[in-house]
Amino acid sequence: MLMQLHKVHGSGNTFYIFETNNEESMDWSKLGIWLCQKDNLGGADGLLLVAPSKIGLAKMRVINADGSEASMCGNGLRCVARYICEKHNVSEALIETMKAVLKVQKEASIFGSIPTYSVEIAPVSFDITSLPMFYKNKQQIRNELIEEFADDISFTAVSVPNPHLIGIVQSDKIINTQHQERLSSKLNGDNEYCPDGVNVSYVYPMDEDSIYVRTYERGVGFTNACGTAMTASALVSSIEGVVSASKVTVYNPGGFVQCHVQHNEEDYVLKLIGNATFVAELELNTEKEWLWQSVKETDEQKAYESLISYAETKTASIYLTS
Ligand SMILES: N[C@@H](CCC[C@H](N)C(=O)O)C(=O)O
Repeated sequence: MLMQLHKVHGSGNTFYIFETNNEESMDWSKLGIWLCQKDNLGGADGLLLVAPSKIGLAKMRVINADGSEASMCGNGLRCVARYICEKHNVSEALIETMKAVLKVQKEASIFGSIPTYSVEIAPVSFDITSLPMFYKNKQQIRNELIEEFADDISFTAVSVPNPHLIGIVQSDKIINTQHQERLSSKLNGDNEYCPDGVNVSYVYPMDEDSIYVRTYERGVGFTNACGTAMTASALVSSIEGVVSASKVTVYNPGGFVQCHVQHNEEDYVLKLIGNATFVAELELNTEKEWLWQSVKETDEQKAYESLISYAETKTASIYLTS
């Protein structure tokens, strides 16, 4: 069989898109692990399956690099939004995900002529059992020091609906990646707090309408960007008064996105806006062992690189310790 795939990225968070009419036709976990290996065309963060839906224009399923399945992926949904909108020649659509049917929309470009899409991020819950997470019989963890995790970082646990632990980092403009890696490895291994693992983000406040976010993704590891994490970080930053604007620019190691955040008591309206870049079209021959039959790069990545250099200039004063 010859499979047609697209290699895409949202903010440097890289995926393969594959459309199927038969969700039972293959072991997607095995395919996801194979596609995401670093020595296979540079690897990727996940596989996005596009399948028919009875309640939306399409369904998106998210397979992480380790083969586990995630309930949602913000950067991935922007890429699937573009794929579906271009296929059906529409500028907005509803796409079914594991836990919600979400609105997606073509938007004016965030930078130059880069194709840009917005996606709704929902549902939001601060009830820690929704992650699931367990800590001292608490129902919520909101901007709290947790002595078992760190002595100088305040954490919030939130599901959107995939699970996130968001830490606001204040000290000396440093995001300590070693500390983040140690904590993330602990919470994504056999542990008493997050039995299904968790996406861990450290947030550095930049100014009244921008933050920098570095994410260690469940099932992946450190990633250039995680869309749901950036949106959850913008929400937490807004609730905690770290930013005052409702339109937050979120910088990350792969570029930047915009997150629109509205909250009123327990009512949250979140929108993630950013690039949906198609890097290559590929054919995979699965007849015997899996072999790439053809790989055709587009020229979209060149345009994206100008956005990265803009983002790098903006974040030059933030440094990461390894
Ligand atoms: N990269 C994603 C999130 C992917 C899923 C995540 N690793 C999980 O297991 O929850 C995004 O852009 O939101």
